[in-house]
Amino acid sequence: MTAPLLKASNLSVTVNGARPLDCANIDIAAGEVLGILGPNGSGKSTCLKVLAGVLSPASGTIQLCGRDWAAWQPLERARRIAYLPQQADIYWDFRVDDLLALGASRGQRFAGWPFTTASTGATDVARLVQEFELEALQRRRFDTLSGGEQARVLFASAAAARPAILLADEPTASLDVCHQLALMRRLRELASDMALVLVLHDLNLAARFVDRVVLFRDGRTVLEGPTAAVLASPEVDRTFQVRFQRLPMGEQTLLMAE
Ligand SMILES: Nc1ncnc2c1ncn2[C@@H]1O[C@H](COP(=O)(O)OP(=O)(O)OP(=O)(O)O)[C@@H](O)[C@H]1O
Repeated sequence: MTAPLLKASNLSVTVNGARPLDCANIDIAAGEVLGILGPNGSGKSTCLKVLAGVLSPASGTIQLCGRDWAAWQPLERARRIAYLPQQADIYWDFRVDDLLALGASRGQRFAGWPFTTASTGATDVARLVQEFELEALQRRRFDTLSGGEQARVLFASAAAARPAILLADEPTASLDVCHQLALMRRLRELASDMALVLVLHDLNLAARFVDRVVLFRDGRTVLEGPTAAVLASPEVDRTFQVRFQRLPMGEQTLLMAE
């Protein structure tokens, strides 16, 4: 089995007297798409913030590429991990192509990054525009875009850095069904050279596109394993406090809440 790129054990977080994360375990291997599922308030975003280095855990250990978290310079860690939060505010007057160039420039400092110019060139941005199907938006100011358009641009900007690990918190939340599918297909392609950790609420998108799932409840990881096995478990019904019907559909099983 491939050694994990990132391995977090027994993570706990305390904020303002609350304990949003209480003994969470998560590991991610190269080339893997990992889904984090769980009800509202179960600690998914908090876990992602810890893995992104935005929050410090009160206890627990994290290893990145086999090295202890504390042994990494924060900047070196940040260059390997891109984080797309649930809500991202852009306060400056950026255009879409500026944001793509910014995202790509983060990755240029990596050894092995395919861009070789000192700054991101127009060709590189053009390639990103094409890759993420942003032709219609590329010269628009970010603050004039719709919520779903903004989400697509922010995702492309995070992925443009070609990090070793991309953490994305509900990347499909504001997308219509067509763009949800396009994004998930793109994510699968990106997994050929990066690991992806996605917080998702749509269990059927997880069933279709995610390799492995970690199920959160009350700040803890209650179940982990291959997606089909986790979604087949009655623990999912207990966790969401819903009874699911499981309907075979081709090679997949769809979950429908009763
Ligand atoms: N800074 C904070 N102060 C107090 N409570 C917090 C803080 N941050 C998070 N919490 C609480 O911790 C719990 C977990 O929050 P978190 O955002 O991780 O949940 P989540 O699983 O991502 O939820 P959702 O699906 O609604 O996005 C919630 O009950 C939240 O209210």
